Amino acid sequence: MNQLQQRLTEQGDFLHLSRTQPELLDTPIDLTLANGTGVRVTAPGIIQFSAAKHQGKDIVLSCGVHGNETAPIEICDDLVRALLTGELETCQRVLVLFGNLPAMDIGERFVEENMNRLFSGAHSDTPGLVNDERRRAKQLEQSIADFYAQGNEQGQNYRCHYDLHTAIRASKNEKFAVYPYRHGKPWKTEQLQFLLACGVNTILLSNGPTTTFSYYSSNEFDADAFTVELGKVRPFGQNDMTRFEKARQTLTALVSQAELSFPAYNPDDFHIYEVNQVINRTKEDFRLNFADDTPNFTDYPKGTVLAEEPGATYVAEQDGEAIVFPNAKVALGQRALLTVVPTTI
Ligand SMILES: O=C(O)CCC(=O)N[C@@H](CCC(=O)O)C(=O)O
Ligand SMILES: [Zn+2]
Repeated sequence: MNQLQQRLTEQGDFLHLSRTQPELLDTPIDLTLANGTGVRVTAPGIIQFSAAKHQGKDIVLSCGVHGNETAPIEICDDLVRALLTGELETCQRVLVLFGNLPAMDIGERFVEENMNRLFSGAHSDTPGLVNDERRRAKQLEQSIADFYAQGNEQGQNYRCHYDLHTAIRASKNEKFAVYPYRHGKPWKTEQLQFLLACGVNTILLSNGPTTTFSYYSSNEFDADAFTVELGKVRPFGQNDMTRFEKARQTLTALVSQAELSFPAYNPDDFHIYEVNQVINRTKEDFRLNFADDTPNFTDYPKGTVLAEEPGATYVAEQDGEAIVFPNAKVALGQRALLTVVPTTI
């Protein structure tokens, strides 16, 4: 083992190294831990673990696709440290992705462009690979494609991808997940049970394809994939990590146990919503018609004006239609607001 490999396995500070000395990780690293786990670093922020005795799951965990969403970054950092130092042993193949390292350094959602609108090839749409976020989105896509392809060589493995985020604003339902559009395939209740074990009891069913990271893995690799929102954006070190203990424990169990078992699905345990409207900002002068501190999942009576821009007024189409992810400052053409309505599956 060289000095760098020794440092990684003794201190486990992969994220710190990725952020402070990324050049050290530009050359791929392959090593085997004392417990037999294979470790492969292919780039800063991209690390893979392969159990000596693999139990058939190819698991992708991503965080920091938005640089200021720190709680999931801290969870993944701790998980990677535990795996590298041998404190925790995986029995699966696990790929951990720390998405936007430069945005973490400036404590912002992104540097030039929202990376979570750049997947499924959108990174290369006009004007092409012109900034770091576009190039990184392409690299992250490729790392998942390679990871799943390598898994395939060892037999058809089960695939999942949990892309961990936090929401910009407070939420009536603190933890929730976006279930990417499945093109008519059934929503999986056993996946909802996994999310419930993570402390996530609110699910948004998407109504169409998107350029998000979770949709990419779901659509291209048939992975069980979700965008998981674990609370609210806060600076590093300012998260109350006790609020994420269930997520931490369940993700740890996912990588370290051959099988997880959960109680049977009970609809009463969940708030399930389907997307009713995707409202894009098309004009500079786009305005939300509610206060900046209105929490996600606040609902309105039919006819309430939710947002306006020259030439368009967006209203609640149904009683009880609720707002999610409102953001009047998104780039033109991007989603400024989702509206959702309760549903069942
Ligand atoms: O709170 C917000 O406004 C944004 C939080 C966030 O980053 N959410 C994801 C959701 C992705 C999805 O719809 O699957 C995003 O906006 O990228
Ligand atoms: Zn996010």
